[in-house]
Amino acid sequence: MAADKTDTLYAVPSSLSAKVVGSFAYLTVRDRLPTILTKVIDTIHRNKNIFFETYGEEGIQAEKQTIALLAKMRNELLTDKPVVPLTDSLQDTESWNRYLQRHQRLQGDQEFVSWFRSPWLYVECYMYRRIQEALWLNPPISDYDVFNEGKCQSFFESQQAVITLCTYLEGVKKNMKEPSKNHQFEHFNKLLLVSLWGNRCDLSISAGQENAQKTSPIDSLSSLQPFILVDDSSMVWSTLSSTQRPVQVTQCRVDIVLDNAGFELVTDLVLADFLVSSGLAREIRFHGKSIPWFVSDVTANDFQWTIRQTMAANNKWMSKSGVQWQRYLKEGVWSYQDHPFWTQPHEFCDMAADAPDLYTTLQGADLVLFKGDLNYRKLTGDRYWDHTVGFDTALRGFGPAPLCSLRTLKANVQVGLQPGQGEKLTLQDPDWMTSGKYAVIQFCSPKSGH
Ligand SMILES: O=P(O)(O)OC[C@@]1(O)O[C@H](CO)[C@@H](O)[C@@H]1O
Ligand SMILES: [Mn+2]
Repeated sequence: MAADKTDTLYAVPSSLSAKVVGSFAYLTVRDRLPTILTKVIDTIHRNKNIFFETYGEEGIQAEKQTIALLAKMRNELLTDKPVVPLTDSLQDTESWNRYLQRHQRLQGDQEFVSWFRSPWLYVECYMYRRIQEALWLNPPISDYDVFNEGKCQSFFESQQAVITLCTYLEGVKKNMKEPSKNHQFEHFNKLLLVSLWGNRCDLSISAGQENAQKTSPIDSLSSLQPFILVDDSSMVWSTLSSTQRPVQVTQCRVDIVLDNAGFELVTDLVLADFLVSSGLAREIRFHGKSIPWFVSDVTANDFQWTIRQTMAANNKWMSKSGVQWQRYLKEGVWSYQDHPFWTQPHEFCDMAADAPDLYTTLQGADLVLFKGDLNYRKLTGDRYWDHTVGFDTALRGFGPAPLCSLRTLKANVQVGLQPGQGEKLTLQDPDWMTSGKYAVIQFCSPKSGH
């Protein structure tokens, strides 16, 4: 049962899964995941010569065995074989295998845990962890990032948009001397929206197809406003500005749980720079992924590479921004961490029990921004909630700090809508939950429950 702020009890609905033929989960497991896996195999095969040049015969052996493991997994997926325990010796292997046992208990011994019968959230996360296992079991290519090419391309294809954004940020910072409140809110709101819509640049929904930002991220904001289904930006602003004191004693710490590399990461870095230079925040903590994840999610390597690329840009405002970001990292105003929990399959309501250290870390934030769709699915447990169930209810007790999801909708789970809003959208635009056209800025504070 889950309770909302008025203590109404709700039965917790079942998890989205591919057992519903024709559902988005079904189409993802049947079509998109095999496509992504095939692209991973192709990428490894295409780099065979590099592995040979770098590692000699060992590299060739590793390439062949890795592909064999991935092809085996693809066959398991296509023929709905049982999900099997992990066999590598990574730090989270035990946790993954305990989670498999948990699902086996839930499903009872009549049914094995499988790709099409078990929760979509679990099997999709499991696929990415099995890709890591295949590489990990085959040194010397264990630390090869099979998604690196796509992430770099996404950054390079978005250059004009990045320059526009860094130029805008420079202009805002130049007038920061006399920060009038409504000017500050206006800039904050624009950069929050840019970070929100930056989430459309995600290579998992496009199954690896190039998905860069081609239009101006600032000019397109007003035309996108009607597609925001929940807009709690004013609550985010009051959470930030209520903790604001004169710049030198700002106490506010903002944690950003990152999503995609490439253009979306730049939008998050620009927002973070504004939060610090405007005096709204004293410290920013970025949370990324410890392994390559969902095709385009940010790893430590992507984070550092993006800042280095920005520093080295031949555009003045871009390189100035990159130098500032590197300085923030050096001074400790910004920091980056990648707890293994973010690349496990758990719903976030499990975090306090399964990753108490991470939960404690997040409790030190004044605001936690969760970027993207997968984080939203984990915040709400990827379940068949009615659209009008409150966000606080769907969080089922997860609330380390005031939090806000900045998400473009790419999976059929959405809560916190007005009565009739979901039905109206379905009539107007049947795939409103999965097209990436719509978005939410959805806030919840553990104190008020909203
Ligand atoms: O978290 P992100 O990058 O916004 O989106 C991740 C995603 O592309 O992958 C899953 C579908 O395969 C969905 O959660 C969503 O469509
Ligand atoms: Mn992602």
